[in-house]
Amino acid sequence: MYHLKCIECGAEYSKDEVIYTCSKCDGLLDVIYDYSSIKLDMEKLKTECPSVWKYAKLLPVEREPVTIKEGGTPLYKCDRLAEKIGVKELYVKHEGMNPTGSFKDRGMTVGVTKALELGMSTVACASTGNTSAALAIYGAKAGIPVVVLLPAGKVALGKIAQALMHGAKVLSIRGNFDDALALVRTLCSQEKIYLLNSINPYRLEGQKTIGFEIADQLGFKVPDRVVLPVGNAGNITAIYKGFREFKLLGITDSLPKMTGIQAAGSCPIVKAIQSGAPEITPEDNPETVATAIRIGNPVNATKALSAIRESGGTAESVTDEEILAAQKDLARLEGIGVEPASAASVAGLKKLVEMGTIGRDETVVCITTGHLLKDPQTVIDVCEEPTVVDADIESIREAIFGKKK
Ligand SMILES: Cc1ncc(COP(=O)(O)O)c(C=O)c1O
Repeated sequence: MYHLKCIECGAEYSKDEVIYTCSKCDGLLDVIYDYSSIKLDMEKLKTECPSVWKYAKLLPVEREPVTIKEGGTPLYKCDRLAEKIGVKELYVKHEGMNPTGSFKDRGMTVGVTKALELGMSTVACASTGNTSAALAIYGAKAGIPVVVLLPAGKVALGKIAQALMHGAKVLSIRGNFDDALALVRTLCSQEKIYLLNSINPYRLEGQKTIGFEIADQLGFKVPDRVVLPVGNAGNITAIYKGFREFKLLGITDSLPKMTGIQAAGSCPIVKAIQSGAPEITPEDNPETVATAIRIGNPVNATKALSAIRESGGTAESVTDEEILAAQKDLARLEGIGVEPASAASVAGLKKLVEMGTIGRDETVVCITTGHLLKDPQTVIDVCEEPTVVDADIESIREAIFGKKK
């Protein structure tokens, strides 16, 4: 059994209500379970392969899920990258290996299933790209219309291609992501359309399975630290909840230090953590090459600040240059292809190790949130163009070895 509860004033709401924030104080909502009634099959937990629906007993859904087999993403042990950065043990949880190429699938398999359970027949979101791609695909699978609002000119090509091909109604807004989110919230409050941004607490329930999977893949051990990119601040909140629930249920015995990384041009959470401010100050003109995290007013900031502070973690910003260098390191040292936002986690880890904030003896998991192919334009901008050669062996030799035989 479960219900919704406001994290600010404690007001409670039934699971059957279509509600996104507290109707009394506008606070964020959390899904609260009666853990004493949850009986996990430990044998199954220890033997079955990870996937979102492996952990169904800890998810707020009663009907058959709308699924295209999300989760179960690889956790790579990255020794070459660890050596370069100077940490003892480094893993990368590559969420780019989900069906649409980002972690958003975990939230959307739960969110779209919930939409059907609540009798909603149209779904919508604002997006920096990946959320729209995931919603388009799960909406298609469920057979319901999808509306997505994107900041015009600031969404990577692969993500738009996915939203379009899977049949979403795609609207490019003359404004940034924060403007698009405000508009879609108004739209959903006025029409019978279900809002599936991460302000919707059910989205985060799907994403908490990243925390479950990391522990599961490490033999039910918890790393010292989890480092990930932060935009709207839903994922860091969700993953922390996953770790907290496993500890509460006695499956694991510790919590990782949650460490959020933002782009220097778009880092309200970092500023709040570093100044000790109780709340963020929204930024009006966020800017970064990592368009997925180009967000100035993260809606889940309150939850994320608690997750970081409570876990003893931290937050740091990285420049676009540092992000692009980390993207290359992941690609060339470990064979892991990620989009720029994802590389922020590795760039942040490198910076925090150099600063001495993260100890060299820590076991660290970096989460790479989206696949390289999401954003081909950035690759073309930063990599050398292919060399064009005549179709003869001498020209090929010359191009490779630099001289004619
Ligand atoms: C690739 C990628 N990384 C990170 C994020 C940030 O996640 P969150 O908004 O949950 O902080 C996003 C969000 O769109 C994303 O697409």
